[in-house]
Amino acid sequence: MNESLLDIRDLEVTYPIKGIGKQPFRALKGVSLDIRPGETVGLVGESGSGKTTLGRAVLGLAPVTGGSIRYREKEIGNLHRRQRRALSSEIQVVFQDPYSSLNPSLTIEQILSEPLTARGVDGRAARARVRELLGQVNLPADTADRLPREFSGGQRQRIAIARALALDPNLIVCDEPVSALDLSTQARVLDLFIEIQERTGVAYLFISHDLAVVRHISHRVAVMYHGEIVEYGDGDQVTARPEHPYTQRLFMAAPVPDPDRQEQRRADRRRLLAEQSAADEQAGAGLGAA
Ligand SMILES: Nc1ncnc2c1ncn2[C@@H]1O[C@H](COP(=O)(O)OP(=O)(O)OP(=O)(O)O)[C@@H](O)[C@H]1O
Repeated sequence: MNESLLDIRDLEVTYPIKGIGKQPFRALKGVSLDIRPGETVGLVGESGSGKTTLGRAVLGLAPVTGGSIRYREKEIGNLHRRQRRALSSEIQVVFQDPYSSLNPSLTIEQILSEPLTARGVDGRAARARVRELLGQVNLPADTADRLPREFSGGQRQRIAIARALALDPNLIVCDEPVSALDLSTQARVLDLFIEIQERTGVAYLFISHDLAVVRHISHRVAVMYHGEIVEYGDGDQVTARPEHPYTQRLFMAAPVPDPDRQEQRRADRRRLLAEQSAADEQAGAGLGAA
């Protein structure tokens, strides 16, 4: 059973450009892409190709001018603010810059409990959940009493991931979440994303300009070029045997870190996804019989 969690069809985003005689800018031109539950779709492409715009459209932050974005079969492309807020427990985001994404004047406890208390979780349950979230991102419980400035970039990104996980979302838009980190920290944070996915079944739309990162984490890869998706498919297929000339150029120069380990990882994740689909199918059959 490969039902989509997110189904984007013929999406258009056009930015209005201020100034007399200025033409609006068509940043996305008929983009189609789907994400299944528990899957990572990597989105690559050069600077300005429209990756962030696509992520922002999914988050309700870009002017959708055509096409559709369906989440669990419900249109979410142009929701009102209140309807959009209701979706925040389902779709979350981790941004690139761990230095500006956390409010510097709040403790980590306050940052992580904010989304919980906004949903009516009482103080005691929120405190317990904060400890649980810190454990999930491998940070000690005493992290809760401290301020963001006391943490490194990698630790701040773990805190941002914990905040995204607070409401148990089904999908996280990750916009270049490791590109501000040094290489060894990148690897640890990427592994954390994978571990969390295996444990919770969350799906990622994982935006990155870094092909090695996208290869490492994605089940499927979409390649953007001038506001269009020029190639989309199985991660191994797209990265090892790209068909579009732009993708071939893009991938030609990129290094492949430890391919055996990569392959093992992908095989493990494919198996997990297959098991999960089989379990879902069984649950569906059970419901049908009830
Ligand atoms: N608010 C805006 N108003 C007008 N044009 C915009 C706006 N935001 C983005 N653009 C334009 O849309 C195009 C796509 O931008 P976007 O940020 O989505 O690309 P990207 O692939 O994420 O690039 P990068 O990797 O550099 O972040 C660019 O030409 C950009 O200048």
